[in-house]
Amino acid sequence: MSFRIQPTPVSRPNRCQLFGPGSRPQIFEKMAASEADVINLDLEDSVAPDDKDSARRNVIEAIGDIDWGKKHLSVRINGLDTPYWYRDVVELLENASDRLDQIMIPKAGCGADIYAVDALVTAVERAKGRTKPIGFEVIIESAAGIAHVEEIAAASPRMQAMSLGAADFAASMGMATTGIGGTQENYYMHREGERYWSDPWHWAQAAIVAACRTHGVLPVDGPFGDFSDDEGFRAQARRSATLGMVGKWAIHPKQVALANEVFTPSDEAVAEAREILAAMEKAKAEGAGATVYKGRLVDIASIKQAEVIVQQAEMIAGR
Ligand SMILES: CC(=O)SCCNC(=O)CCNC(=O)[C@H](O)C(C)(C)COP(=O)(O)OP(=O)(O)OC[C@H]1O[C@@H](n2cnc3c(N)ncnc32)[C@H](O)[C@@H]1OP(=O)(O)O
Ligand SMILES: O=CC(=O)O
Ligand SMILES: [Mg+2]
Repeated sequence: MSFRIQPTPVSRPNRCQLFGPGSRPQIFEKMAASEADVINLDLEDSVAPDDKDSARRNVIEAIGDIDWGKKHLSVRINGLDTPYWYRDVVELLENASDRLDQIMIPKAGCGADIYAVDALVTAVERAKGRTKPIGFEVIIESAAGIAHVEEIAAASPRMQAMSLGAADFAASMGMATTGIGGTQENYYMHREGERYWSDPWHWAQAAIVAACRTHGVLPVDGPFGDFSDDEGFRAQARRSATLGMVGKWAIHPKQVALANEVFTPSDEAVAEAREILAAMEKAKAEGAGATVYKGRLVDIASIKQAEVIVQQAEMIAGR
C-alpha cells in the first residue's frame, strides 16, 4: 500500500445496469419499473445508423417525461470514431432535463478520449448553466482500452464507473468467438482425458478492477449475451463479484434479478462478516492483532475484508 490512501468510489448501488435501445421507446417505462439500479439508454450499437437522430430525440424526451425513481440514469453515446458522438453530447446536454445523471463513453481507448468528451461536456454545461455535473462511465472493449486502462480510470474527476464490454473486446482482440461473455468452448486445459474450462475474461477483469480501485471508480462486468442461460449468467457474475466487481449489465429484463441476487451480499455472508468484526474487536481488547475464527486465521486485514461486505450490504439497504 502506498502512503496515498486508496480513493473511495461514489457510494451508490450499481448491481445491475439495464440496457435498452434508444430506438425502442416502448420499453422505456418497463425499464423504469425494473429493479435495476442503473438504466442505460443506448444510442450506440443497439441503434441502427438510420435511427440515430430519432433515438436521440426519444431519449431526450424520456429523460424528462418518465419517472425513473431513484435509478441512476445514464445514456450510452456513440464512440469517438463515429460522426454521431459530438451531437449526442451537445444535444443531450443542451436539451435533456437535469434528471440525466451520467453518460457512458464506449470504446474508450486512451485517457485523451475521456479528456475530449470532458472538454465538450464542460463547455455545454457552462453555456447552458447546468449546475448538476454529469458523471462518466466508460466501457473497456478494445485492445487499446485494456492497454491504457489505468490512464482511462484516472482521466477525469467525472469518472464513476468502468465496464468490460466482452463483445467488442473479443472482436478487437481477434478472439475466436462470437459468444458475448461466459464460458468459451475452446478455452480449456486438458489433463488425463478431461477438459477443464478456464476463464478468458479473467485477466481483463482483474486489470479493470485494479485500475478502478486505484482511482476510486466502480468496476462493472458488462453483457452476457445468452439470456436463456441463467446459470451461465450466475457463474459469470459470481466470478466477477469474487474479483471485486460491483455489478453486471442486463441486456434482457430477466437478467436483472440474477444480477441483483449475485451482487447483494447474502444474509449469511453479512452475518459471517459481522462475526469476524466482533472476533477482531475481542482480540483487540485482549491486545492481539490476530485470532482464530471457525478454525481459521483472522487478523487486521480480515477487518477490511469484512467491512467490504458489511458496507456494501448497508449501502444497498439504505438506498
Ligand atoms: C454488446 C452490447 O453493446 S449490449 C448493450 C446494447 N444492447 C441492448 O441495449 C439490447 C437490450 N435488449 C433488447 O433490446 C431486447 O431485450 C432484446 C432484443 C434482446 C430482446 O427483446 P424481445 O425480443 O422483445 O424480448 P422478449 O420478447 O423476451 O421480451 C419480454 C418482455 O420484456 C420487454 N423487454 C425486452 N427488452 C427489454 C429491456 N431491455 N428492458 C425492459 N424491458 C424489455 C419486452 O417488451 C417484453 O415485454 P412484454 O412482456 O410486456 O411484452
Ligand atoms: O458494449 C458492449 C460490448 O460487449 O461490446
Ligand atoms: Mg460494445
